[in-house]
Amino acid sequence: MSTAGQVIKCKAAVAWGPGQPLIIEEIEVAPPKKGEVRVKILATGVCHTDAYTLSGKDPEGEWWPIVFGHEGGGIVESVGEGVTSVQPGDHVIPLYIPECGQCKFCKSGKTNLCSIVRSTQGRGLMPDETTRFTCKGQKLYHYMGCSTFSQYTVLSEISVAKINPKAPLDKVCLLGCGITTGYGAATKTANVQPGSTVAVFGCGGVGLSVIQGAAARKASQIIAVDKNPKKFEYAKKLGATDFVNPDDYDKPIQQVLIEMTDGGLDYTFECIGNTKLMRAALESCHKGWGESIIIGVAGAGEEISTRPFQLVTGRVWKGSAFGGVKGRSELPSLVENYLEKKFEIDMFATHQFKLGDINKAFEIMHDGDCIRAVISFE
Ligand SMILES: NC(=O)c1ccc[n+]([C@@H]2O[C@H](COP(=O)([O-])OP(=O)(O)OC[C@H]3O[C@@H](n4cnc5c(N)ncnc54)[C@H](O)[C@@H]3O)[C@@H](O)[C@H]2O)c1
Ligand SMILES: N[C@@H](CCC(=O)N[C@@H](CSCO)C(=O)NCC(=O)O)C(=O)O
Repeated sequence: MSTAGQVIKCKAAVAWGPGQPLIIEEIEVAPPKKGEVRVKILATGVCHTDAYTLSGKDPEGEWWPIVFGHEGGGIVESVGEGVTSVQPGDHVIPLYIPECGQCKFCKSGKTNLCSIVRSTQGRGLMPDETTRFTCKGQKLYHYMGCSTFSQYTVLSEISVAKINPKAPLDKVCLLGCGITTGYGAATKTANVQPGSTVAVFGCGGVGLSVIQGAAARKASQIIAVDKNPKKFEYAKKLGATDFVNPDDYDKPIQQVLIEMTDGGLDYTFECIGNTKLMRAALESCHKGWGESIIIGVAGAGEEISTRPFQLVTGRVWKGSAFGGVKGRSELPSLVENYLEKKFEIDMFATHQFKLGDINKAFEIMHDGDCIRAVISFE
């Protein structure tokens, strides 16, 4: 029987307040309004950014109770008025950076940061300033326009990428954030050139994906930097050539890397969210041309600094959100590359849990053994 137009009752992991464990609740999900779609989520990754906002460190994360999750895969259940680009049954990946194709940002050709829905999304609301979730008579906020820790969620039409239904959603859901972010940061934001040298600070899901991107671009030297040596096995499989544990040295890591690379690297990437390492990554760059890309998310109130002379002498500091990737137009081809075995995803999905064990997924993520935990709903 069709559920279109009806309120759906389903399970979701609800965060009632900062620092509290998620509680599995029965929630109500309203039908999609004009320009919106309701999606049945089949799988979702758990990202460090979910944990970061849950911890209370996100300056934008003041909206409680909330349904987290932004690395999901699902099937369109119903669509609201005026929706033409997807229909019930389509397989989709939710996008925390939408792509309207019409706004100043989308038309610029310079960025993936679509401006439509961003202001309400940053306040946990749908574009009409309301939410589609309730629990025990209370409204629940949305997270990053996605809220994939729910069996059903509502998104803007421009916040879903339609993908090949042959792709396993419990794997390609990871393209909703970490893997695309790292790969895109290397191949789009930095546009790593063949024969160049690269250092990647932090070899979690994001850093490993930078390595995959740098290897695809035929970088000649890819240095994996991590305090956890277990990450080096994954880094090697994805194409890293050198491995550096900062704890093995009694000098600053930038000095170690500069000495290893005849004066510094062509590209460095910070994939941790540590402002001291953002500085170290910049200062590891080669004088005159080295570029450092910040990907890691730092806590509220934290700031970056360096001697301005580092920039005066030609190093470039950049940032990257979702790897500079335009989700609706570019994610489908990453899915095809995965299906054609040209692109690695499976290795990243190291742990699997059911929704009821989602707090274990958060715990294991902090252990350091996990690249990505994938939650399934069935
Ligand atoms: N900009 C974006 O669009 C975007 C997207 C996704 C994630 N992120 C952010 O990227 C960062 C990385 O995400 P992730 O999922 O890969 O995280 P992760 O925790 O899995 O990986 C971080 C890695 O850094 C290592 N590390 C920690 N401290 C270190 C230190 N002092 N020296 C060396 N290594 C150290 C850890 O051992 C780990 O392997 C997070 O801050 C996340 O919030 C940003
Ligand atoms: N809201 C925080 C920053 C959080 C942040 O940097 N988010 C990244 C995505 S992390 C995905 O796991 C991002 O790209 N944001 C772009 C956007 O949200 O438009 C803060 O206010 O500091």
